[in-house]
Amino acid sequence: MDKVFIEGLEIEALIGIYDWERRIRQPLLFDVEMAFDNRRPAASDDIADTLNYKAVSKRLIEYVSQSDFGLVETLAERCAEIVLREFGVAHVRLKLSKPGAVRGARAVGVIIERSRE
Ligand SMILES: Nc1nc2c(c(=O)[nH]1)N=C([C@H](O)[C@@H](O)CO)CN2
Repeated sequence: MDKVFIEGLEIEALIGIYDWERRIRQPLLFDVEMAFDNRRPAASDDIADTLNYKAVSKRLIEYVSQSDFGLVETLAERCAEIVLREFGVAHVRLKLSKPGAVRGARAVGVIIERSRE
């Protein structure tokens, strides 16, 4: 299956389980791979036939910016649900990275894969 992807989408959010994390905003990085048959937009050359990565990015920015979860697992799950439900995607792989959260690691986080039921 073809894919449409978003790589390195940086969004600041209130996220974390510690008291000091509840008082600041931290940068998060999103890598999103979405299953989509790209043959139709390739044939029509029409943006209306695409899975529009700009529209998905804007929606994730809107949602993540106002979120305030403790765990990255929770936020990743909600974001995957948005992609599946609101954009009609059948399968999504989402990597949520929290850069600098652990000293010595470039980033930590989760990778999830979800399919529409
Ligand atoms: N699996 C997880 N482990 C940890 C998380 C998390 O969201 N999922 N969060 C933290 C803290 O908030 C951490 O990011 C602060 O440095 C620790 N472990």
